[in-house]
Amino acid sequence: MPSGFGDEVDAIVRVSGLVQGYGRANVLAGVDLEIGPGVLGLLGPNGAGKTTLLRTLATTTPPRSGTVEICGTRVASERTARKARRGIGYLPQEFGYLPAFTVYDFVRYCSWLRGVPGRRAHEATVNAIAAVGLASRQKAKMKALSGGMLRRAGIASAIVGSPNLLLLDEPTVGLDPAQRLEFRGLLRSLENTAIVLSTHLVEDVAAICDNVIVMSEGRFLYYGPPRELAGIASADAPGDSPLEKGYMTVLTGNEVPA
Ligand SMILES: Nc1ncnc2c1ncn2[C@@H]1O[C@H](COP(=O)(O)OP(=O)(O)OP(=O)(O)O)[C@@H](O)[C@H]1O
Repeated sequence: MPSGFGDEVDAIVRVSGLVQGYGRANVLAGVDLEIGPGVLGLLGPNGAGKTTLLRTLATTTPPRSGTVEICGTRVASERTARKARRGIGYLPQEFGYLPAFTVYDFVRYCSWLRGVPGRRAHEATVNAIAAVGLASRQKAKMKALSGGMLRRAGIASAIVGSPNLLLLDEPTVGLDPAQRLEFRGLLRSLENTAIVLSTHLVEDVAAICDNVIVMSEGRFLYYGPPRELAGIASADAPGDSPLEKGYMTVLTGNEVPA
């Protein structure tokens, strides 16, 4: 079972035999995974199942079979899902908001949804907004934000209240290069948090992920540190960096036998 941390650290997520899908099709066919503190990247082509895995960990979609345990809570019913959600920050690829809400209202509302106690909500909201560099825009209406600012407000809504598990679906889309660097710094500063990050940007994985999973067609083709993925790159694989070459090597099934 993929596990990127020592036995002495409790897993924040434990997934066993997870089957998930839509309609008649299964997307994930028996996934096992343990996730501890640190940043785990999900790489894979369109349709690989990254969002489906994140949605399931976010408890928005119950598993078809198998078990999902978050912070010691086995998610098996709406009641247990609600309990687990208190420890989960989730930024979907496209997130909903009321255009007339200010940034502050939006993040505070998300803190309420996640059950952050009322006495902590104001401070948690202000801290989350400051962490994404939007302090000067907290009174701005959501509808008045640029695409990158909107994404940062979304990140603030996911980190408010310091969740144990942070699920981010392509969080750097729309961020300019300086904002992406700041975002990386923000993730590095979140200690004792399990962060799962879906992305198409191999350089984000190289810069911030402790471990990476390469997914294709709902299966894990690789799990381990990015530097080891770079290390198994075949010389003739396409790509501009060792990690890109390692990714393409795994994806096309051309690993050099150990
Ligand atoms: N709501 C849905 N209803 C039906 N099929 C879906 C739904 N969401 C995803 N799928 C299908 O499930 C499979 C996995 O999709 P998923 O969005 O998890 O992939 P992904 O790796 O996140 O892709 P991308 O990189 O394009 O975001 C795809 O075949 C997709 O068409």
